[in-house]
Amino acid sequence: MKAITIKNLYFKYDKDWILENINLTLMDKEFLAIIGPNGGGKSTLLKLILGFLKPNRGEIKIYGKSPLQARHLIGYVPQYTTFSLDIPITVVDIVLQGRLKKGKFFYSKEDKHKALLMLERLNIAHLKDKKIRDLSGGQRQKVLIARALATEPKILIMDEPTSAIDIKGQKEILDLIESLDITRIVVSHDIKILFKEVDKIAYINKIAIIHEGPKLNIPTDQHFCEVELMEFLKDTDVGFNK
Ligand SMILES: Nc1ncnc2c1ncn2[C@@H]1O[C@H](COP(=O)(O)OP(=O)(O)OP(=O)(O)O)[C@@H](O)[C@H]1O
Repeated sequence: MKAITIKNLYFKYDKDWILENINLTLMDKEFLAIIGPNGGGKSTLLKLILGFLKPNRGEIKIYGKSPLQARHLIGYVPQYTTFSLDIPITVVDIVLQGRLKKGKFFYSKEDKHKALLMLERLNIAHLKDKKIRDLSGGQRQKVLIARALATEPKILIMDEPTSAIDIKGQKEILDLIESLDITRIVVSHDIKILFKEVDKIAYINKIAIIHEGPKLNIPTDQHFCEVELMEFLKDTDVGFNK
């Protein structure tokens, strides 16, 4: 079953195209890694998939629906913490927010159980009663991931989930994402993500280069930068868009 189909997508904020002729298909339960340089359009593409922005041309379908109709199917972890740190809200309360649906104002016992389960999965159950403002950046990031997973989404979308996290935490997060049995999209500058079992790689820099199929044999050399990676993908790609 197709989870996401993007066809001939073009987008601009002002007069210049930010994304040009993007074509991408993601099947149910596949794991897509989106990489590319700063300003390349990665976050913009996520916002289009989430229905926060509308394409100028082309279309996006999510399980056959428009992004707005499919919004409830997606758990989203933004690049930056979006809640105010002045509010003395606890970790478990943040995760419980993920259990609230339209027209529902109270949590059941099951909601609380699921929220605690998510905290355990992310190894942060011991922080459940802490105020969110008293956590480190990495711990806050894990709480946001737990909240997104608590919605039991069909698709999990994460923008730079490991950027504020130490090496041990990064491994935990990437291992967790790898183990999830749902459709996943992760934007990352961290090439380590490509050592995970990703099904597809999209290199986005206005246009998209999509790699799928055999796992890339990526050099572990730390100087292997994104531009070199793009060249590497061009040689092995299946869908160079331009
Ligand atoms: N709201 C906006 N209005 C106008 N231009 C914008 C807006 N948001 C982003 N841009 C521009 O669109 C381009 C793509 O930005 P985007 O945030 O999608 O890139 P990115 O690949 O996610 O970058 P990064 O890796 O730095 O997060 C950039 O040139 C950026 O300046």
